[in-house]
Amino acid sequence: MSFSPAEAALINAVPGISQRDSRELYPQADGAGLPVLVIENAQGRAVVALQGAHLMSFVPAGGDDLLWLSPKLVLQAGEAVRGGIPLCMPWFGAHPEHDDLPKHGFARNENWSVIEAAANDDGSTRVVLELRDNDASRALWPHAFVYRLAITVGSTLHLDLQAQHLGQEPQLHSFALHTYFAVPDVSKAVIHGLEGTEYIDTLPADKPRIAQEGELQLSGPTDRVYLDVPKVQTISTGKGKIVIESAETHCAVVWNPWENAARIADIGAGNYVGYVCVERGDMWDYSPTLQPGDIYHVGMTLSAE
Ligand SMILES: O=P(O)(O)OC[C@H]1O[C@@H](O)[C@H](O)[C@@H](O)[C@@H]1O
Repeated sequence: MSFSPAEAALINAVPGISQRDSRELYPQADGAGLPVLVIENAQGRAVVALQGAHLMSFVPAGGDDLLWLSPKLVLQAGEAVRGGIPLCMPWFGAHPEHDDLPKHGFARNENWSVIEAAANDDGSTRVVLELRDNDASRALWPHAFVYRLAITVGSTLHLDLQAQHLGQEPQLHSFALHTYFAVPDVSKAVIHGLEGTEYIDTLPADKPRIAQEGELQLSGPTDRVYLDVPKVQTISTGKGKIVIESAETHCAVVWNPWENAARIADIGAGNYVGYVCVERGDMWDYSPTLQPGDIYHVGMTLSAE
């Protein structure tokens, strides 16, 4: 799969956007590679794979990459990319009824299309990608939909996700912008903005609900769904500060498998140290049921301070 002539025309009309093969940018990755877009202007630079509308890198001008990509990266059609920002939809985690369906939905494994590209007056660059139901999606999940992700690259990275349910019946959904943030050492990173909120600890079988006391610093395998969280979280990485802002989403998943990463082939032993996932979205208690025609519409902005 590559860029269509219509996509190429949209991309080529905007300075600073280029179509590339991931093998040029990530020669160390395993796999046959994926088509990617590089979006670059004076304020920042991002890399997006068409598969999954998957942000793989965001570097504000003069700064470091906010996103982590696994040193054991595999870039292969149909396989989820380990790192960056996978979009988990139309369900997060295991499917609520059919555990044979792919974890975290199918949107991250499918090719999205470029439908808009523009240079904004403020110097930022906007690209919109779209995924519609197709034979492969309907084989897994027999519902019509149109998903759009608008990506604005400037001194901040802004994502605007719209998911319209076009099926005939109300349908339960869940969503996550599953961001892997790059940190020098996860055990030293401090997450603010979850203090006092309730979380579900999804590791024990009984999934206890616990109130978060104070800021969060991970010290072992962690997989938690924080509920009803404030708009902003920050990560003091040890090198700087990352700000995550999402007014519309209700939840934040914090995940790092710690030494269990040795059992995840595309992370590998020891590599868990380089990232922490803080995933804004709507799942568990906040899983939305969309009526026919409803649009789930959320935004998230990432910046460095
Ligand atoms: O390996 P995957 O499918 O990308 O999932 C990674 C992790 O994603 C997190 O969002 C989940 O809370 C974890 O339970 C899961 O292990």
